Amino acid sequence: MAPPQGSRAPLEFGGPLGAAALLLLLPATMFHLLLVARSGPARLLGPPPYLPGLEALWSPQALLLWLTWLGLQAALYLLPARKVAEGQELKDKSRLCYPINGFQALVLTALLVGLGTSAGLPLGALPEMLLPLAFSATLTAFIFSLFLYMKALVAPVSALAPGGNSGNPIYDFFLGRELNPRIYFFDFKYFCELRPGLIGWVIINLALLVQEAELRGSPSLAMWLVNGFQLLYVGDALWHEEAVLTTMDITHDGFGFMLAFGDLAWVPFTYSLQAQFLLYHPQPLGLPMASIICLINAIGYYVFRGANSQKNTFRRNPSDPRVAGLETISTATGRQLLVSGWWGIVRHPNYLGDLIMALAWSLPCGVSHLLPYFYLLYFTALLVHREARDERQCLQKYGLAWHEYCRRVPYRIVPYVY
Ligand SMILES: NC(=O)C1=CN([C@@H]2O[C@H](COP(=O)(O)OP(=O)(O)OC[C@H]3O[C@@H](n4cnc5c(N)ncnc54)[C@H](OP(=O)(O)O)[C@@H]3O)[C@@H](O)[C@H]2O)C=CC1
Ligand SMILES: CC(C)CCC[C@@H](C)[C@H]1CC=C2C3=C(CC[C@@]21C)[C@@]1(C)CC[C@H](O)C[C@@H]1CC3
Repeated sequence: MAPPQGSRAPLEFGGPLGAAALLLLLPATMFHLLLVARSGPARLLGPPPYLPGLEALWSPQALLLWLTWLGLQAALYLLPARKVAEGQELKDKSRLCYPINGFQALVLTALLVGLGTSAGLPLGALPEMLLPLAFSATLTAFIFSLFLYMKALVAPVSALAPGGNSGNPIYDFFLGRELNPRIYFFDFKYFCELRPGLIGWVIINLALLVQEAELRGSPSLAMWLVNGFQLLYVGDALWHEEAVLTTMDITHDGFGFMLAFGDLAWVPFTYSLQAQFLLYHPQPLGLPMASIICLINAIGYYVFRGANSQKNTFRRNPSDPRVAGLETISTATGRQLLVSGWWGIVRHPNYLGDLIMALAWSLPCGVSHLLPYFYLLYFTALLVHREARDERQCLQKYGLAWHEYCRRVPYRIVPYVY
């Protein structure tokens, strides 16, 4: 098949070989983490404690529960929204519309889960099902990505993403061919990025907290902190849902296995690793240390939210009094770049805040194991890679003005370090 466009787009993720390796490595890593979290030694770098047979992975009940979950989130997506936002301008100069009702979906899910548990739904039994649920999510991600790949075969050329159309089926399956695959108003990528995985993550955390309470009489302070911090993060993402419309995942990347698996399986089952670890490896945590950890999370959140809000406000309305006094650089595109405020400290202050929060999520798990720090390590690698991709795109968009910005703000994520 001749690549219809983007044949000159540089191959990412190590090209077809890298994509093939990641297709196997990502699910393998997720299952390794799930198995290790519940094993006694919880050694991140050792072999898995055992290799689960198909009977431990495959469960029709888990598949049914998973599909019901996806159905519920899809139904909540279709409910009337408080606002319908327009996305970025597309190649054909049109803009797509997106419902802004993610926070509403979170609240309604919480209400339904609350009602369900008071009616006898055994939420504390969920942790026992994590392995087959993760298997069902992985299976769904593979099948769904295949559907997306086929759907792109009949999509108009203008609907294809800049990357992901190399002509190599494995690479294109991994990266994703179509930019915004939808059926009528239902946008698959936007739906998956924020709903089933992110909300699923906090429900899994909550189930782990409930099971800890059932096992030990009450949830530990460490479990409360991890649940609270991550709920704040997910609530914040859904409250500021509109901001996701300007991320490279929505504006640049195709929707393929990487994002489908990332959104549906990787986020709920590996981002909940700290809570999983705590259930099987209780950690003592005193009030003084808990206060320090809360402070670290608060600082991280302050930087993350401050930086994201400053850029979003500036992009929406540069004359807004909150950002009008900031120094800027003009670019040939007519857009401006901030060079003071948060974006004058480093070129990705929001990543810095996100990383500080990631540290705060691991610290309640103590320092005896590396496993709870997996998220911090993976996330550092993800953000360093993402930052490099974003720089390439910004250099392409802004040319000389971007060089000037880099000269004025030399550090990428951590001041005086990187
Ligand atoms: N938990 C997780 O797994 C993940 C979390 N995240 C988080 O999601 C959030 C969004 O991240 P992401 O989409 O990567 O990128 P950003 O929100 O950092 O957006 C990057 C874009 O911002 C604009 N920009 C860059 N510099 C400036 C400047 N000086 N002034 C004005 N605009 C500028 C450019 O776009 P333009 O000029 O076109 O507006 C650039 O492409 C972050 O907080 C990140 O930490 C991201 C990935 C994974
Ligand atoms: C499976 C791979 C290793 C990579 C998968 C990457 C995805 C998990 C992430 C790509 C961009 C993401 C964003 C978020 C969650 C993780 C994924 C989907 C947020 C929604 C997290 C909350 C923030 O406030 C906004 C983020 C946007 C990008």
